Amino acid sequence: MWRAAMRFRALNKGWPILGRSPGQETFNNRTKGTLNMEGVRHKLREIVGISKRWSDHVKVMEERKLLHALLPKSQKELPPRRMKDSYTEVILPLGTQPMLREKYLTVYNCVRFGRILEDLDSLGVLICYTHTKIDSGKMSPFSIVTALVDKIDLCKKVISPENDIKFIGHVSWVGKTSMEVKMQMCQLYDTVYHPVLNATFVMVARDPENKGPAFINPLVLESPEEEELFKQGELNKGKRIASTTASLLKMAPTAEERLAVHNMFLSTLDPRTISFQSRVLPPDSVWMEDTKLKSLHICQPEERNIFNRIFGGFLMRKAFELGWATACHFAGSRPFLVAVDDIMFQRPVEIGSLLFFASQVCFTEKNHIQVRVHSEVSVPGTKEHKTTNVFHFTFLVEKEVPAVIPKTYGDSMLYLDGQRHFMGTMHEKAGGTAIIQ
Ligand SMILES: CCCCCC(=O)SCCNC(=O)CCNC(=O)[C@H](O)C(C)(C)COP(=O)(O)OP(=O)(O)OC[C@H]1O[C@@H](n2cnc3c(N)ncnc32)[C@H](O)[C@@H]1OP(=O)(O)O
Repeated sequence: MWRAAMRFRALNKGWPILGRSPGQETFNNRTKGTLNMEGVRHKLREIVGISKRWSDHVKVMEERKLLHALLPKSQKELPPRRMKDSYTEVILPLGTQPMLREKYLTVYNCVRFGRILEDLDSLGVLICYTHTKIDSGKMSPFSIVTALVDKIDLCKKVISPENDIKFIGHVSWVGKTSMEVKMQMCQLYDTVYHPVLNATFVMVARDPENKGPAFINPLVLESPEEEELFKQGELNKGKRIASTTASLLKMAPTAEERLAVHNMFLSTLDPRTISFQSRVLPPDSVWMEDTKLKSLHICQPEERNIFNRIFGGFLMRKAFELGWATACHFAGSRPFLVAVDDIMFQRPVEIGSLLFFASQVCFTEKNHIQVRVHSEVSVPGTKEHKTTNVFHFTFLVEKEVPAVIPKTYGDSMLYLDGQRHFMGTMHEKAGGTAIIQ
């Protein structure tokens, strides 16, 4: 199965993969005994030993402290693992379980993408637990957290709620305490699974209390394809460092970007006055600040993840749905998601926090809309706010949309950041646009 999976990668222009090439992959010969999404969550609860009731969470965390003794002192102590050791397939049986379908349904009779984000997050974590599996026990000393959604690329317009879905994935690169996971989602049509999206996540291993880093098993490479995947993981790490260094939060925009911002500024000056203060909107445009939507969530115990914090997939679903609403409100029509990129989980969200989401359109081009969602938390009783995540979504609508114009220098930086994300996404998609709702 693994060799066929790697072969398919080549046919499919990159990872991830199906078990077999289209036409060979049939429903009946592959689903028997395969894990389903509910099974993934059950397995994660078993591996971590989650408290069934919130009132027990302190006691369970005390028990987890004992697992510190199982943590390796260095990476060398740990047995190397192969990519195929963490290879996991999971079925989401929407086609065969109509009641499950209800949870995934949108009013457009399509699959709710926010739910898929939750599923990808759970699967990514399980894959990492499989890679770091300790043979001696059921419970793992590691706390695996999502650090980054590097990219989710969509290659299908619509996800039907009436056909089974299959997720597959494995660890594709490891550092000392971090792992890159590649996943693919496919959907069953006429007995054949077709690719829907490719996703790359970075997960980090922490100690049993999620207080400090923990070493993970090295990866052993067994074929030129695996070496290529690993090399890609190294390149991705390098790109992340380069883009952090060149971030507009640290460095001035490039000369070309500065000129574009200045020209945009000049286009908003009122020609009837000799003033830098009186600003007017150029035709067919909207001030960026007028595209904002906000939401608030009180983080209740019910939404806790296995480490008693807010589940990363839940944050992504909330952010995605606000981002989608922002694009929908701005365009006045239904947006389709093209890509998700560079979601950084900067700090955990504690139960009890107030979680604020702020979303705005930060760049547009023809019928594309780039939306940025910023989330921050405050602990009730304090006024201090801390950023937890920044999310970037690219949407497509049927008709051309107005340009968005920054009014302040801060908005100009958001505009340039949005433009960089948009260009990056389009560059990678040069082979054609794929969309999903
Ligand atoms: C169903 C169960 C789901 C459970 C999953 C979740 O819901 S988790 C919930 C959502 N996620 C979270 O709450 C995580 C919040 N963020 C954090 O706690 C922290 O930012 C973090 C642990 C990810 C990173 O903290 P630090 O930067 O202090 O950690 P540290 O410097 O020790 O780095 C540890 C390793 O992570 C890598 N690393 C850190 N941030 C990274 C990033 N944005 N992108 C890629 N890699 C990153 C480093 O290179 C290093 O790898 P190497 O050591 O290999 O060089």
